[in-house]
Amino acid sequence: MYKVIGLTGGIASGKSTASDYIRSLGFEVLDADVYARKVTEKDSAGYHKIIEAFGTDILDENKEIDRRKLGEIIFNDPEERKKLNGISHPEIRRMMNADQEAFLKHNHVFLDIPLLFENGLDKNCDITITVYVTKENQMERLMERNNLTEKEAASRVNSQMSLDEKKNLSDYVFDNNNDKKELFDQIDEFVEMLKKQQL
Ligand SMILES: CC(C)(COP(=O)(O)OP(=O)(O)OC[C@H]1O[C@@H](n2cnc3c(N)ncnc32)[C@H](O)[C@@H]1O)[C@@H](O)C(=O)NCCC(=O)NCCS
Ligand SMILES: Nc1ncnc2c1ncn2[C@@H]1O[C@H](COP(=O)(O)OP(=O)(O)OP(=O)(O)O)[C@@H](O)[C@H]1O
Repeated sequence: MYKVIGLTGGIASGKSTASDYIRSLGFEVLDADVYARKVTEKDSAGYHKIIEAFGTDILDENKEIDRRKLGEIIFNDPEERKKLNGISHPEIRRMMNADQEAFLKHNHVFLDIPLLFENGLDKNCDITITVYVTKENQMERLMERNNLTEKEAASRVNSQMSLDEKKNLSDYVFDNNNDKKELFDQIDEFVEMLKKQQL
């Protein structure tokens, strides 16, 4: 039987790095952030609902949703975050489920979902994996990748369940504190077990 494998972690912990490698091995990986971006696309149903809830101040000069502005709001206020989640999460789940069903007919499917445990989506997975880094490494990589101040990075990190907690909740852990090669070796090992149906 084909398996649904939930891949999670924290912001900038290395999920995309892991996912890209898993894809290069020939597996299907569905990325929740990609679906989330569709919800904010100009003139989609989600776009109109978001403007209704947050006002036109979050738009840029081209009437696109300014992701940095919306991020500033939702990563600094749990109530505002809840409001956005209420709009986007049902849409993300609906689109992702439809694709998952299609792919599962002929292969395993990996789901790259940052908020897997926060939203109880681990219940829909046969196996869960956390891509784990220490908070220090996470902050450092996030500040560098997104060009954020320490305060901005901390508000994003603190808007999610801690990686230590996720590590405890998941079936497997990919430790991404060292170089990428070490991460890829752990993935190779996991995939070997998956292929031999030892999981
Ligand atoms: C607020 C938005 C516009 C900021 O966009 P931005 O381009 O800066 O970030 P991006 O979408 O690439 O997300 C980066 C990371 O932030 C984290 N994150 C995003 N949204 C949330 C949230 N609501 N709660 C906690 N963490 C979040 C995730 O780890 C994600 O991987 C965007 O993240 C969004 O629309 N969020 C709501 C949808 C959502 O919950 N997505 C996360 C996974 S489904
Ligand atoms: N082992 C590593 N060593 C050094 N840098 C790394 C390592 N793994 C990932 N990175 C870098 O850290 C940053 C975050 O990685 P990545 O984008 O894969 O994380 P993510 O979990 O997908 O993040 P997000 O949830 O925000 O999309 C990237 O700039 C990436 O190149």
